[in-house]
Amino acid sequence: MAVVRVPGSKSTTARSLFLSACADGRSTLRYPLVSDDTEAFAEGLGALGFGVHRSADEWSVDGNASGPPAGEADVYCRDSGTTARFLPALTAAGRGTYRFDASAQMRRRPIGPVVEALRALGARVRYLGAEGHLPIEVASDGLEGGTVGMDAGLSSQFLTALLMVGPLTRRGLRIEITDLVSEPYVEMTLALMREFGAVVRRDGMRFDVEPTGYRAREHAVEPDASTSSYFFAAAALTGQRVTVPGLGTESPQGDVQFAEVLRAMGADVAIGRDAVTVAGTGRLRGIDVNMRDISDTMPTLAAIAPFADGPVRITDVHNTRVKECDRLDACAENLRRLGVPVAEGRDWIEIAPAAPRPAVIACRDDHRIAMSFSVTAIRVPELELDNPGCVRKTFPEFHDALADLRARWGADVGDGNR
Ligand SMILES: O=C(O)C1=C[C@@H](OP(=O)(O)O)[C@@H](O)[C@H](O)C1
Ligand SMILES: C=C(OP(=O)(O)O)C(=O)O
Repeated sequence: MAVVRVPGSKSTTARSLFLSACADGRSTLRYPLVSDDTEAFAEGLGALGFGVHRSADEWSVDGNASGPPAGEADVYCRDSGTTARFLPALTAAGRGTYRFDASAQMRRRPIGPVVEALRALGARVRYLGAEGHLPIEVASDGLEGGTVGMDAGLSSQFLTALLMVGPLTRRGLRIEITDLVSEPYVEMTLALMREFGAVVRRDGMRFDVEPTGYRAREHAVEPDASTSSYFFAAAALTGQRVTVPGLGTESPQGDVQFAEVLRAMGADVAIGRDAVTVAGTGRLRGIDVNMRDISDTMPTLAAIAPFADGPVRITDVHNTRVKECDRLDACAENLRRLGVPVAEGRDWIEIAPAAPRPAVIACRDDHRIAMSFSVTAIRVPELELDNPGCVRKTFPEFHDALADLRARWGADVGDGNR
């Protein structure tokens, strides 16, 4: 049986780093994700004056309940959405002046709702470039708290940032939201906040956070479910079997549900307590699927869609247009390069069955485009990526891991579904 050891969840690593930094002592993360995004997060905390100690399988953080130890700092967020949305909120809970900047790619992505909410709570936040985007400067004397509204319809990370700062306010925080995407990530946030001692209640679109601060913890990071999607898709595509241990029914990661999408398309899927197994059956059916909750796996599905026996229609994924690239557009462009008929609208894409021809994939410096079309390449061996190295954002060893799995499956995977 092919078992793949998938590296740690980016999302729980980033949250655990944030919560550890705000806790009342030293916290330890076991098996954190080590990649460009989480290094940006850890280095950001270091720039803010927190003690971050890193060895291969364990990171620890010396928390400071009253905010960043440094009174002034410059933080470079690289390409990382979690760093760019979460850390400005953390600094608003402290006392000092902090500047945030990022790569050109991250500068293009929105942060406006976080800035507006922090301003409403009394932080002085200035745009140093374009309105609604990094770079920004945050100046604060701590946050009083109170009630604040937010639209999290473009990114749940705006809400996560604000929720996590709630326990650090003087009076507590009520957040009323008007829209929300990627909802499972918010449930993950609530679960981790509670694990670090926070008291937070959700009533539909309203969240109440008590001003408790956080307690230091030891947290074991589980494997990344979005990363696992490439191996699950590869198994479904080739008629092979793969097991990812460490993920299962108890996982706070919504992207585990990608396995259910593959089940609906005809794969044999077992989601146990401690492992997820996907076995291809030699058949992939077309599907019409709403991926609003699990949109990081939209490119994974788009990349295997041409091999289904009917159209694959993916809906309600408008927010994928403001990720590392415009992912709906990137998927459509690359599928067309492969000769696959595609239709695309504001928040949907439909892909027709086809026999893809070789082409160069334009990764647009997006790790998920690179990893997704690497799965397509199992069936289109001459397919090339223009920038294979961009996988470093979440999984620097991805190409070796996929090659290793293919070697264990044997030589016949190129034939795939019949
Ligand atoms: O909170 C998080 O850790 C994440 C939330 C999601 O973003 P959006 O809420 O912007 O969809 C997801 O795409 C991203 O990879 C990680
Ligand atoms: C959207 C993603 O990342 P970020 O955390 O930068 O938003 C992603 O990993 O697909």
